[in-house]
Amino acid sequence: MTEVTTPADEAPVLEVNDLEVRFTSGRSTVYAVNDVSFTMRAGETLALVGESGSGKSTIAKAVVGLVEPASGEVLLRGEAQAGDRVRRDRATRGDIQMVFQNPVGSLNPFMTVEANIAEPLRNRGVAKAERAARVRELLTVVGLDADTLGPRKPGEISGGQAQRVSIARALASEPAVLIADEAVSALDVSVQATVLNVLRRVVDEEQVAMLFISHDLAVVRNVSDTVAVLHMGQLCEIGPTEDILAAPAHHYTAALRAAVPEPGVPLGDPGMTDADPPSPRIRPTGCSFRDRCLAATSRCAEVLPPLTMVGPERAVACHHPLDRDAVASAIPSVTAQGALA
Ligand SMILES: Nc1ncnc2c1ncn2[C@@H]1O[C@H](COP(=O)(O)OP(=O)(O)OP(=O)(O)O)[C@@H](O)[C@H]1O
Repeated sequence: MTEVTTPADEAPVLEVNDLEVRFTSGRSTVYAVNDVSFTMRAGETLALVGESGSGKSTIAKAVVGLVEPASGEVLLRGEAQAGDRVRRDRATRGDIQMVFQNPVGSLNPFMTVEANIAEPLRNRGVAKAERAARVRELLTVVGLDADTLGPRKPGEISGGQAQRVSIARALASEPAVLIADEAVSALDVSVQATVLNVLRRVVDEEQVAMLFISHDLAVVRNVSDTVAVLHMGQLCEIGPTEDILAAPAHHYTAALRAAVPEPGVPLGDPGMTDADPPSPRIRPTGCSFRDRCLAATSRCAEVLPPLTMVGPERAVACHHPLDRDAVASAIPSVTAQGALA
């Protein structure tokens, strides 16, 4: 399949190649992730976007080793992460860290903020004096005051502060890859912006590769370099965030894009039928979006559209991709250069 890589020259930190994940119980199988590939480099953020059930969290779980792929591979710094799960978990425990939707729930409520952040340092054998200094440093990285917040318990700080503590705790392991799974979805919009800023800074300063999972294309705009759009476990479209938001090539991306609020611009036509997505229990044939797509033809039901390059860094899996110029001119907030207003 077509390999889309980001422009930097360095070797990828994480490669996901032809990943397939299924959940089987009895005679029923859920086809959760179908032939998904992407590459991530240090200091870059890739956003996985799609509705509930599109397979985003399952990809994250396959990357950290919590689910075993049916086929395909996950490479961390070029090394396969397959095989013995226990061994793999141990090898990647520090290298890949996750930040979840519910920050308070992912911290130990009985330990202070400082102790929560210090725990992974202690597990890595960092000496006590050094630990204290590093905890202060990490709190500063996420923009929190060590003196006032360090001694508090997670229940005594706000949701946004707790999420920043979770990020600091994740960074304590010096991960190569940070997975943020709906990490700002539960926060107020004003707090979301602060946490997104922290994440952006962390990616840049600590040079981690961030896999940012969100159902919301509007959130992704502010944080990711690359967007990968998923529909029912299939990769619809992947490429630079700005280009994709300015002119989606896949009809599903265009539908998600139409729902992104723009100041002073009414929401666009949803651009898709109101048919339900297909059952994830049926082995996919053709394009998974076809029943919801206004441009679908019989070919879309018969032949799975291959992921095909449509620009130097862009690929789309669609037999009838949108004309990029036409889409750009149809979105009023997009300037002639394709930059978002
Ligand atoms: N442990 C499991 N057993 C059976 N099916 C599962 C399991 N985990 C996920 N699924 C199914 O796999 C598909 C993908 O789910 P996944 O949670 O990865 O989607 P998602 O895009 O992350 O959705 P959400 O935003 O709701 O978390 C769904 O059909 C889901 O019901």
